[in-house]
Amino acid sequence: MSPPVVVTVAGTDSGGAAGVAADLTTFAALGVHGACVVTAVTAQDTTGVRAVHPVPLDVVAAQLDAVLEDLDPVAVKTGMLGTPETVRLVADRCADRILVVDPVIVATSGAVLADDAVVRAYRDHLLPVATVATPNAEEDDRLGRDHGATVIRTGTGGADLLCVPGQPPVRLAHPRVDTDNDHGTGCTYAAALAAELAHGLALPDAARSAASYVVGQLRLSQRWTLGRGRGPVAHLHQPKPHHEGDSA
Ligand SMILES: Nc1ncnc2c1ncn2[C@@H]1O[C@H](COP(=O)(O)OP(=O)(O)OP(=O)(O)O)[C@@H](O)[C@H]1O
Ligand SMILES: Cc1ncc(CO)c(N)n1
Repeated sequence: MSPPVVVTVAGTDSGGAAGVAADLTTFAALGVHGACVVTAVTAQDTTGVRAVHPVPLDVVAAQLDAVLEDLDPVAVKTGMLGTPETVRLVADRCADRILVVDPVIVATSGAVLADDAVVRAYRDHLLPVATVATPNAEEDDRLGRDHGATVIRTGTGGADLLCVPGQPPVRLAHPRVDTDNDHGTGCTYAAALAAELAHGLALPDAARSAASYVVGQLRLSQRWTLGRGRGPVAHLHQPKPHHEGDSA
């Protein structure tokens, strides 16, 4: 049987921690076929973002149309979209699919990846058609809740908060990993959530499974010493016999 198809609409991270790299490896790990629509190229490493190059809107639209028309993805996951026009494009094209919106506004390093116009476009166009959004606390506060979407407010203290409009919030607790290697956790979490929803899990179960996946990956990379800043969360890392001599 063929795997479900999930497409990520996101930016690249040259350091290989966040964005498209995190999404595609997470999709592969969780048994869905991953397609990718690149919205921006970032010059980025573990210490920060040096430059952002948005992909022209018509090129983003051409990638998205190709994937939607040929592969018919059951779910769409958005990461860094970069411009208000790209936010609107995704809202217009993807409203009828499972739509996981990770509103990327600030990177783990503190770099600003979306301006006020992008934030407004999220509020006015994309969040109202999202299945679920996964802002961190800062992004959630920036976006407010007038958009009406179901939100999982992610936290780094070992719990996330599932907020369905009109219902009391549900605390989703999970173990906390003490680590500096957390670059890419937000992308990995939202990609895992999209994969689990694509497999047919209901939202709270998909959210628990996604958090448990991230915790497992954070444990794998807990003692890595890659880069000089906040190192990458592990993607698909399984020690192979011929790599046993690698430093831990
Ligand atoms: N140290 C940690 N231990 C356990 N879980 C963590 C830790 N840090 C983050 N998480 C979990 O990872 C998921 C993503 O949350 P996080 O707050 O890192 O997203 P984010 O701020 O959007 O990340 P990014 O800016 O890297 O995209 C959540 O489920 C959160 O609880
Ligand atoms: C490309 C990209 N997407 C998302 C994030 C969020 O951490 C990042 N740092 N870079």
